[in-house]
Amino acid sequence: MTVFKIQKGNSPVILAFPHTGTDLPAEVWDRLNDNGRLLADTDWHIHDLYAGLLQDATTVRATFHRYVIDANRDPDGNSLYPGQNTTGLIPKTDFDGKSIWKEGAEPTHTDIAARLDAFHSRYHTALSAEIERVKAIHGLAVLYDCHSIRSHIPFLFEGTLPDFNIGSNSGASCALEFERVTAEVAGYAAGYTSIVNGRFTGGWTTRHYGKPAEGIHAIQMELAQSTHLAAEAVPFAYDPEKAEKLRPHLKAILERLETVAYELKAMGNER
Ligand SMILES: N=CN[C@@H](CCC(=O)O)C(=O)O
Repeated sequence: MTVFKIQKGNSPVILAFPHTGTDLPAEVWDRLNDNGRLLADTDWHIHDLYAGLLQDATTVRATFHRYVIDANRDPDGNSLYPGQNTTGLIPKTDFDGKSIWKEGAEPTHTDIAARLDAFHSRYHTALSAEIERVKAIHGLAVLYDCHSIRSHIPFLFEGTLPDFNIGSNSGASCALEFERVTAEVAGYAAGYTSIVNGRFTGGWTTRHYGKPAEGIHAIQMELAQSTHLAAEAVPFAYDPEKAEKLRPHLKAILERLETVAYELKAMGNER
């Protein structure tokens, strides 16, 4: 089974897609219950939504599903939000808190170790290599982690999620200018709502790689799926009309991030 797909580019911006994959080995699929088999927590179609938006950008996309192992969780198993409802390294439940495994077929410690080796670490080895390659070209790299989620999930958050949820680990994962331009474009996008470091401050990818002092700037974009899906329910169909309205704003965000990267590069990466 392929674990990831890479498209190499020379832009300072790298797009990562840890949750768009829908591949599951047969032995994992066999252990999922009917609810798990809906794969409801997929970041549906997100790689299509971003396709071709920034010329010469590198993309790294996990092709395995997050129910195999979650590429946006700490491999040590630490919770993303200790004390709050969230999902883990190999999730036990979906985002609604409902079990996804058949009784007695829940993943074991041995499964976790095997899937860390076969999936999680292979995806991150590839992503790290791309970050280092791009950083070698420009002296810095901007990692933009692409996500989407249903806008109503009472188990995870109250009310309705804004459309653009920008996460910078509360300002720690990138130079402020990257967060600022992202928030500015999202804030001016007519008909859309946005927030910075609201319910989604950035997952393990953003927190782990975002080291602005070392020239690695990470920012996460969590889009409400209502912005580009026909409905936030099975079959989670892509809505081309909604997507075509949204894509210019995403393109503007990526282009502004790239401009800031080139400005920082010209200044010798002084923040
Ligand atoms: N669609 C996915 N969402 C991310 C959010 C990470 C965060 O809490 O910021 C996830 O679960 O990994």
